[in-house]
Amino acid sequence: MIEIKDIYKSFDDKQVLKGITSTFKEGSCNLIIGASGSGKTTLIKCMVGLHEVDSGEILYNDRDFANLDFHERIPIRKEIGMLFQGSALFDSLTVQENVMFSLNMFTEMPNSEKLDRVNFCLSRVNLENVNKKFPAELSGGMKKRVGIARAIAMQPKYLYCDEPNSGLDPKTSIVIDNLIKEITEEYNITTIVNTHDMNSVMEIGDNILFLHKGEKWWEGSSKDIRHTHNKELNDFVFASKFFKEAMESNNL
Ligand SMILES: Nc1ncnc2c1ncn2[C@@H]1O[C@H](COP(=O)(O)OP(=O)(O)OP(=O)(O)O)[C@@H](O)[C@H]1O
Repeated sequence: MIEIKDIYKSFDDKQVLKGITSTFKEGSCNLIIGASGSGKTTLIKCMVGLHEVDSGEILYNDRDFANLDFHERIPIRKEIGMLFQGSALFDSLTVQENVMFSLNMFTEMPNSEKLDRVNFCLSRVNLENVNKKFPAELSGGMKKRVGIARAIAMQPKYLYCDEPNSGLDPKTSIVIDNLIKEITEEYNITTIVNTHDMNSVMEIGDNILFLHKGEKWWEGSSKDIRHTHNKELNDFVFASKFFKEAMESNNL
């Protein structure tokens, strides 16, 4: 479980996060949504230690990450998996080397065990016979799946996904969403997804945090979001007339 309490963050004199509090449970997909500039990326960067908060607490199973120093944070960092926007694979490494990267960096596992783990993770994301390929030889959807395999290689307790659907066609987006949801539930991971994708919001959002101008404006499930009267949230979710009509005509 991750709890964030009263998070404030400013850049120079501009306040970007204004007292964000929430709880993200194990085995659940937590989505952070909001307009461009609302503070989503800043919040996630604070949570993984790429930015320091001005004040507030970030509790990973009761360990306050925000108030630990670099060395004290290392054990928590090892429990975090990240799926980056654009997959961020190393172009000069094969798929196998990419997935093995953190195992090489952070474990003393023998090679055969690392290879078993890599093969397990690749088959979990339904990729086979791609070990020796380079990222340039893969489609966007395959790269995302390699990114997921790499993110779960260390058996993370916490998984961050930054815009996992960016650049993917709608069908492939659904495959990736479903994979994230399945893995979250299967391994009881606390997953946090930063997304603009309304289909993801409706399909995999166990808990949705809507940020508006740096504040937590609304929080609820994908069921709640369909019936909310929050104006800013409605304007954001139903910005597309077609999406709104499709939801209404299907009685969703
Ligand atoms: N390193 C930084 N230095 C100064 N200002 C920053 C920095 N990072 C973010 N900001 C500012 O913080 C605000 C929130 O940015 P952030 O990237 O968190 O928004 P976002 O909701 O993730 O947007 P998007 O959906 O476009 O990625 C913006 O006004 C941005 O200019």
